[in-house]
Amino acid sequence: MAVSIGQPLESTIETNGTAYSFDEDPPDMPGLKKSNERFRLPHITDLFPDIVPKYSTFSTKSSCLIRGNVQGPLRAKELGKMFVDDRDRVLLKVIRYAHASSSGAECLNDDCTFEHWWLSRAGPRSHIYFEPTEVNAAIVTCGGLCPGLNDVIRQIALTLTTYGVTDVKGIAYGYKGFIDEKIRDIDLTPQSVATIHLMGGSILGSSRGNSKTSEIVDNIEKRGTNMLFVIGGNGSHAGAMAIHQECFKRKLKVAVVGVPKTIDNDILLMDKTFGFDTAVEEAQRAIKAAYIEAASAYHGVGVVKLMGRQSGFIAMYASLASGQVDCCLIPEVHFSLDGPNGVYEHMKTVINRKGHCLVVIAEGAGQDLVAGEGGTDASGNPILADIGQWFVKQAKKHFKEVGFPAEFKYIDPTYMIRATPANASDGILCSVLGQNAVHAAFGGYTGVTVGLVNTHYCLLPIPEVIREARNVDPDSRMWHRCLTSTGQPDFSPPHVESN
Ligand SMILES: Nc1ncnc2c1ncn2[C@@H]1O[C@H](COP(=O)(O)OP(=O)(O)O)[C@@H](O)[C@H]1O
Ligand SMILES: O=P(O)(O)OC[C@H]1O[C@](O)(COP(=O)(O)O)[C@@H](O)[C@@H]1O
Ligand SMILES: [Mg+2]
Repeated sequence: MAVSIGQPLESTIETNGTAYSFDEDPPDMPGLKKSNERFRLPHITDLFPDIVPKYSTFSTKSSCLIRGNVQGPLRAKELGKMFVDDRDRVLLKVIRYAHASSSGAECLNDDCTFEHWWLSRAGPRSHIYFEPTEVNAAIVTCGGLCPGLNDVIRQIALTLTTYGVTDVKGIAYGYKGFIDEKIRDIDLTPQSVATIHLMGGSILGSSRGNSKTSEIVDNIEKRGTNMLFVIGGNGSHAGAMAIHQECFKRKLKVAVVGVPKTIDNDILLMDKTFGFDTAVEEAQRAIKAAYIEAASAYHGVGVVKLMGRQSGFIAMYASLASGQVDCCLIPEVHFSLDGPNGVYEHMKTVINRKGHCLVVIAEGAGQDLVAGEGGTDASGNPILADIGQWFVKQAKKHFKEVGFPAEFKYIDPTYMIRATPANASDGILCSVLGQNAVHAAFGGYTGVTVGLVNTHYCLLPIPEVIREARNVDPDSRMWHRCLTSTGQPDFSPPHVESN
């Protein structure tokens, strides 16, 4: 039997994102059944089926906490549209490509049959699975810094308070803070977090490595933590998932919720992650300085290195935003320096035309050309060779050898960019993600993360967003737009047919 959407709030207590019971997809929601399988959200009731949720203590209509059962069915009408229904869905993809050869098309067949993928909507639920006074919440930030970390910490702490939680701890220095007894927790109160978003970095500190799941969960058990918020990238989310699974194995009622942090924007399925916009904006200062230096020198060449270990989103968007960049090099697109279609030739053409040239290079670009440092960092991420310095050295040498005068100015603003506070648009993103993380935990979800998908905030199962790193698609419209802006040719080495 198909269940229609739009039942009144008080009619049933729907949970777990799988609350539709049907033999076939509802007529207006093709693909719902397979979406519910692929994007199924783990829920506390998977482990404790007998938990009876209570009416939410969260309200935007009351300035004081709503306690106990006051907010019963009688008030449902009054509270009106304040809550998100567990069955609300957001479409993952919205473009119907006519053919697989359409720019950016990802298709299963030549006709590009449209696939409906429905995601669960994030937001406050009418029923909660934790008694706020019994919540012992912990927040941890892991991996590299990113603009907006403090905004997310702050908003998680404030939203927990809104529900009536009084015990909120910050775990210092990433997962290490769970394991190293010498590292002290940080009390998070509305007062202590009030102005932290005005600063860059993370007031909790961060780290790589040290993520032994069993030891972390031992510590979670010891402290009695029952809500854990992990603000981090793909590595941290893999850790969060492992913690969630271990908690389930030990039959612990713990909600583990992630908030994706990646300045590189390399998390799948999301429009963008927080800190990315700020990075693109902050990169403009370096690009502008490099442009002014280059334009003020005879045959000046400005080179700016930007972050992006495997994904060139910052370099691509920063180049596009600047409009002054003549050459953008990213990890996803191989390039050769020499030859008629090489980078050097393009630089010379630009210099001959304009008198100067501006190159933006992502840190992960051209790693096949430069002898790598090799090895991995404490988290297992590859340690990259410094492509920026290497590129400048090689280019200087080349221009000297061919007798083409050029004056190089190199800027590496990477850590300055990472340490800045979030801009206004990231500030909003951080706040909404932080709030939604708390709503997810109170709604009983665990092993999930929050993200902006097609401009709507969604809950996603963690494994779906960290299956692989999100990369710039060289066939995408955005990369083509970047190329249109820089005017650079296809630098790929010529394809050699093998016999
Ligand atoms: N596959 C994994 N399983 C469990 N923990 C992981 C995994 N990968 C990384 N981690 C841990 O997550 C934390 C952050 O990872 P890292 O890769 O440094 O940053 P990010 O989360 O930004 O990708 C580190 O403490 C690391 O040990
Ligand atoms: O110097 P660190 O801390 O290793 O950070 C460098 C790395 O951090 C990043 O900015 C982000 O990486 P993570 O998301 O894994 O933290 C990468 O672009 C860069 O390679
Ligand atoms: Mg990472």
